[in-house]
Amino acid sequence: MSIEVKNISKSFGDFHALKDVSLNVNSGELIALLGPSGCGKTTLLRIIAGLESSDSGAVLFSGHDTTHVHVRDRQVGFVFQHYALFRHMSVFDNVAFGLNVKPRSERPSKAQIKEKVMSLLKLVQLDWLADRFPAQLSGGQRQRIALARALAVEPQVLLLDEPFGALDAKVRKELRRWLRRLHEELHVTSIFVTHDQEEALEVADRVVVMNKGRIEQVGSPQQVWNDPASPFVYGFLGDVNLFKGRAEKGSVSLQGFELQTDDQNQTGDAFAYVRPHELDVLPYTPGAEIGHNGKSNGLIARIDRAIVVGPVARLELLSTNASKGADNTTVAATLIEAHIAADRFAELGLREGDTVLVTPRRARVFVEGTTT
Ligand SMILES: Nc1ncnc2c1ncn2[C@@H]1O[C@H](COP(=O)(O)OP(=O)(O)OP(=O)(O)O)[C@@H](O)[C@H]1O
Repeated sequence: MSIEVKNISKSFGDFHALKDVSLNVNSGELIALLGPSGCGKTTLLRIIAGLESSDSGAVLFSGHDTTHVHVRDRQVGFVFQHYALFRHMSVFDNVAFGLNVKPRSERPSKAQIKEKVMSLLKLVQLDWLADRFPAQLSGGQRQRIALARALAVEPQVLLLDEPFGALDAKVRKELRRWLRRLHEELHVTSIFVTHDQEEALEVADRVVVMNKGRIEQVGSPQQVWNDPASPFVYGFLGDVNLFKGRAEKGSVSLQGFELQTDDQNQTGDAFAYVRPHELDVLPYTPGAEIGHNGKSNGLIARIDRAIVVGPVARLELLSTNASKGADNTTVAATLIEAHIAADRFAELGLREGDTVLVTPRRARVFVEGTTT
C-alpha cells in the first residue's frame, strides 16, 4: 500500500506542530522520520494512523483519501515505545489478541489462529517464549512480541514510534538489524520514527529529515549523508565543524583560510560545513599554509586533546589563526574536531600540544541560504 501525505498542517493552540507537510511513501518501502525532539514526527505518524486529525491536507492510502476512514478500518499496525503488552496474558495470547477480537464472521478458527501465532513467533524468533508472561521477558523481547502482535492482523501499513527507544544501545543495534531483515522478508509499507540518526541511516530505504514542523530533506541514507540539503541537515546528521565567513566572487574567506566556490556570482555571509574525517592534519611548518595563489588554504591549530581509542584518533584542535567572523568581529580560538586514522596519527608522531596545519579535503558552503 502506498501512502501519500498531502499538504498536512496541524496546530495545537497557537503552536504549529506541522506546516504544510507533503510526502510520498512507496508500497513496500521502509521510511524513517528523523528529527530532533518536538519537530512533529509523532504528530505526523498519528495523523497517518488516524489517531489524530489534521487541520488541513489529506492522507491517501493507495490513492484513496482516508480522512473519513476510522483508525480501526485503516489496516494499520502499531508498535510504540511504551505500547505495553497485556500483562495478564501470555505471549501467545498477546499475539493472538487482534485475531481473537475480530467479529465472528471474520475470525479464523482456533487452529488457524494457533498456526498463525506460532508462525509469527517463529518470524520474530521467539516461539520458545509462547507460554511466558510479559513480566518474564527482556525489553527487547517485549518489543519483538509487540511487533508480532501488530503483524498478526496482516496490516497494510506498519507504524513504529521509537520502538527501541527505551532499550540499551547494544540491544537497539541488534533489533534494528533484525527489523531490517524482517522488512526484507515481509515488505509491509512501514514508517519508523526515530531521533537517532544512526538508526535511521542503517534501517531505512529513505530518510525524511524533519525540523520545526517541516520536512528539510527526503532521500536515501547516502543522499542525506553525502549531500545534505540544508545547514540543519548537515548539523543534525553526524558531527560537523562549522566555519563562518564571507563569500565574494567565488572565493570564500573563512576563519583564517580561503575556499573557492563554483559560483562566481555569490556574495554574502558564508557558512562552511566540514565533517571531522574530511580534515587533513599535518605537523605545522611555518609558511606551509600558504597556497599557490598566495592565500592561506589551511588553519593553524594546536592539538588540545587527542583521544586515540581503536582505529581512529579523535583530535580536538584549537585554531590559532587570526580570524574574523561573519559580522567582522574577531572570533575566539575555534574548537575543531578532526578524525584521522590512529596509524596515521602515530606515523606523524603527533602529540597533544603540537601545532598542526588543518586543511579541509571537502567542504560544503552555504551562502545566505543558497548553496554552492
Ligand atoms: N496534544 C498536544 N497538545 C499540545 N501540544 C502538542 C500535543 N501533541 C504534540 N504537541 C506539541 O507538538 C510538537 C510536536 O510533537 P511531536 O510529539 O510530534 O514531536 P516529536 O518530533 O515526535 O518529538 P519526540 O521525539 O520528543 O517524541 C511538540 O512541541 C509538542 O509539545
